[in-house]
Amino acid sequence: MAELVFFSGTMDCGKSTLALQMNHNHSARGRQGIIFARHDRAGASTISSRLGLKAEAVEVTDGFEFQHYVVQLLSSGGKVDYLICDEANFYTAAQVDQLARVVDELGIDVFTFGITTDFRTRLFPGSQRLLELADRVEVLQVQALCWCGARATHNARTVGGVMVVEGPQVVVGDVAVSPDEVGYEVLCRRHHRRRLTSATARAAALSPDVLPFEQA
Ligand SMILES: Nc1ncnc2c1ncn2[C@@H]1O[C@H](COP(=O)(O)OP(=O)(O)O)[C@@H](O)[C@H]1O
Ligand SMILES: Cc1cn([C@H]2C[C@H](O)[C@@H](COP(=O)(O)O)O2)c(=O)[nH]c1=O
Repeated sequence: MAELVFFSGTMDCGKSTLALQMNHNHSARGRQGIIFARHDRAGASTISSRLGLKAEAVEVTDGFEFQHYVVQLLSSGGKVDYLICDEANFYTAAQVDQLARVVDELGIDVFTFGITTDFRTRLFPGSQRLLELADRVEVLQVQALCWCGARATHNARTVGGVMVVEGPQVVVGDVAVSPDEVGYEVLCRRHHRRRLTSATARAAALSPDVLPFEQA
């Protein structure tokens, strides 16, 4: 039976790598798939992983209709066994509904990949709908780590290494950027709540405030 699966995790936990690996394994067995992406860091119509893998993808825009796209392909004689949908957090709720219909009405497997929450710990609309509709939600096995060594569960947005909590939900970016750029850092919940990034933790450790008092 076809399935709608949501592979979820923080940024930088290997989602796009897994998406490309799954595409490779399925196509190696003669299955026909289509890759979709939205706002990939490497540019439009691309899926890219930090391990260097990259592939062409169909860019999902706001008005894009999955069911319509797949039905058109099938009616012109194409074969579609599965869809790989990366950066699915950026899809609209309506597009996730369309993906569920592709599974149920067309019997096509849909594998989606994305982060669940934004820099303010709020669900992205696409991720919320996937959590509501998916047959399975899979948390990736490779754990991204907070600077303290604990499992990273949340995504922080940083400016100059300092965590920010204001701004638009969508700002395409990466982890490990230069200090003057807007970037992201994955943190454990404890440090996300305290807004303690690796840079601010390092600065606090070096600050004279935290040195012991000299006894009189
Ligand atoms: N130089 C490297 N050597 C080994 N693994 C790496 C290297 N750079 C990145 N990775 C792996 O790639 C993962 C990020 O993969 P990616 O698919 O780009 O993540 P996501 O799509 O979840 O943001 C990292 O968690 C790490 O495991
Ligand atoms: C937390 C958060 C992230 N983003 C952006 C930043 C990246 O471009 C993508 C996530 O990509 P990845 O392959 O999972 O690393 O999402 C955003 O726009 N808003 C946010 O709050």
